[in-house]
Amino acid sequence: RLKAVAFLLHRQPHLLKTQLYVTPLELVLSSCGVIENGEQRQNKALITKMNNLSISSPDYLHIVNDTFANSDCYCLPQPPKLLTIMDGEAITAKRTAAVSAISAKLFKPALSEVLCILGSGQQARSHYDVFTKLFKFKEVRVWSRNKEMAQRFVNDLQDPVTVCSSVKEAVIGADVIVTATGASQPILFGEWVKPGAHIAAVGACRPDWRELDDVLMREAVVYVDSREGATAESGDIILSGAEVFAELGEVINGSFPAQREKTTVFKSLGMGIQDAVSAKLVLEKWNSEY
Ligand SMILES: NC(=O)C1=CN([C@@H]2O[C@H](COP(=O)(O)OP(=O)(O)OC[C@H]3O[C@@H](n4cnc5c(N)ncnc54)[C@H](OP(=O)(O)O)[C@@H]3O)[C@@H](O)[C@H]2O)C=CC1
Ligand SMILES: O=C([O-])C1=[NH+]CCC1
Repeated sequence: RLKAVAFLLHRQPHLLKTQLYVTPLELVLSSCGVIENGEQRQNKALITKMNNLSISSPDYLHIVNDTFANSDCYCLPQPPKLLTIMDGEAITAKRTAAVSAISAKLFKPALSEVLCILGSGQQARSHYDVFTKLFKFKEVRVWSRNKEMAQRFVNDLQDPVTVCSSVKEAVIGADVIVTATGASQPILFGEWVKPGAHIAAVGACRPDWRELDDVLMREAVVYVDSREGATAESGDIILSGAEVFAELGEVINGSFPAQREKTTVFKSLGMGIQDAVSAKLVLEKWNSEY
C-alpha cells in the first residue's frame, strides 16, 4: 500500500489547489486531480473539489471522466461525462486522516504511548478514528478551544479519552500530536513538545495562519505532502522560514530517510490527487455493490 501511495504521489499528475477570495465565502479552495489507468492513458478521470474555509457548508467533489486521446495534453475532452457528485467533507475527513496516519507510521517514536489531539471538529474525529484503529496507545488526550466541545467529542466515543484544560497540559509527554484546529496564531509551542515526538499538523492551511510556533518549526525535521503546496499555502512554513526536509512520497520511495528518532512535523495541506484517488475508490465500491 505504501508503494502504491508513493506511486500516486509521484507519477500521477497533480495540480496545486487554486485559491480564490470570494465574498461572502472569503476563501474557496479548488483542488483538482487527474487519474489515468495504465500505460495506454485510457479512462482518465478528472476530479474537482470546491471547499471553503470560512462558513459551514458542504464541500463537493465532482468527478468527470472520459477517455482522452493518447497524448500528454490534459485538456477536457469534449464533452466530458459527469460521473458523479460526492460529499467532499466526508472524503476530505477520511483522506486527510489516512495521509496523517502514514506520516505517523513512518515518523512516530518506536514506543508511542500517548496520543494527543488538539481540536474537536471533523478532522479531529477522523484522526482519532484512524489513529486509534491503526496504533495502540495507552492514553488519548483531547483539547479544544471550548471545553464543552471537547467533552462532546469524548462523549461520542467508546474508549476513555482525557479532556485537557490547556494545550500545555494536553501535549506534555505526548508521543504523537495531531493539530486539527482553525487557529490562525500558534497554539503549540516547541518548549512543551517531548523530544522525538511526531506532530501531524493539519490546520493552518493559509499562508498567514499558524498552529505551530517558530521554535517547533525550526527544531523539528519537517516533512510535507507537497513542497509546492507547502511553500505556497502554509503559514507555519513560510513565516517560520523552516526548511522542508522531504515530501512523504520521497520517504516512501526511499529517496529520503524517516528520521524517527528526532522530533518530526508532518505539515499537511491536502492535495487534489488524494481526493481523486479516494473518490475513485468510493465510486468503484459503489459501482461494485449497486
Ligand atoms: N490538511 C488538510 O488536508 C486539511 C486541513 N483542514 C484544516 O483542518 C482544520 C480543522 O478542520 P475541520 O476539523 O474540518 O474543522 P471543524 O470546523 O470541524 O473544527 C474546527 C476545530 O478548530 C477549533 N478552532 C477553531 N478556531 C480556533 C482557534 N482560533 N484556536 C483554536 N482552535 C480553534 C474548533 O474548536 P472549538 O469547536 O472548541 O471552538 C474546532 O475544534 C482547519 O484548519 C481546516 O482548514 C481541513 C481539511 C483538509
Ligand atoms: O485539501 C483540502 O481539502 C484542504 N486543505 C486545507 C483546507 C482544505
